[in-house]
Amino acid sequence: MRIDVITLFPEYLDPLRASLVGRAQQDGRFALAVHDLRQFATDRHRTVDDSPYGGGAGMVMRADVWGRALDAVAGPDTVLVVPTPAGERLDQTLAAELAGAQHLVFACGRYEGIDQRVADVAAETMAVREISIGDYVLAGGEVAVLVMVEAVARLLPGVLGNPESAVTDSFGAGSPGLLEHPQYTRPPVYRGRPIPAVLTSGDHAAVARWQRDESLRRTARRRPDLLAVLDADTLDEADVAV
Ligand SMILES: COc1cccc(COC(=O)c2cn[nH]c2)c1
Repeated sequence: MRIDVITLFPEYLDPLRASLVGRAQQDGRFALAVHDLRQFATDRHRTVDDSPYGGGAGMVMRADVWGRALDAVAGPDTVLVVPTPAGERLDQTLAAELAGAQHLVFACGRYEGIDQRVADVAAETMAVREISIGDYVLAGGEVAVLVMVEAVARLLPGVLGNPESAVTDSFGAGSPGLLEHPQYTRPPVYRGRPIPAVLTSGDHAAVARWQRDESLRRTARRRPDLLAVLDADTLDEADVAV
């Protein structure tokens, strides 16, 4: 997979050179290139934005500048991802879909956004996904790109030390719609608190039942909206009153 990011602040993407994502690049799991949008501005002042038609506060990023940037970076096999509060919601399913792409180009919007004709023209030749990472407004798309690249990269073959965790995580493929149960490790007692006895009972069936019950209990308490989509027999399997 190749990932290109176009941004006014290339240094914002430096964290992608660290840790799991950085190592995945070094291991050749994917290639990452970051491009400065301003290099595609042609006037003397390197203008990338202008006032919005229809009035309103703030500035909008110019289509002609973005058009030149995408001409240079994107092609017919590209999935163009535009992080925006107005996008479809990112979830683990969408992350997995993006992880299957050959080429992702992330367009980092700033100000009030990008002239809509950029996405409309791009959609004539490539897949375009306007994606939100949550219902709040950031100053620009860069942080959302860090989130999406990490969510995608950890799903690429060979990136996770333990591929199993991509399945058992909250929202992982293995337990759609349930939050992950609480986790414990040594020391056995921490500030007077032991761990749940079942976890050292050696009774694997009891452990599995405890884990599922804790997942259901936690989901019911924190994300009742997720329970609504669980089918009846999943709930029936539980030993807890949900
Ligand atoms: C492209 O247009 C805009 C306009 C305004 C801000 C941004 C940056 O993205 C976000 O703020 C965001 C993404 N998911 N949740 C919030 C992009």
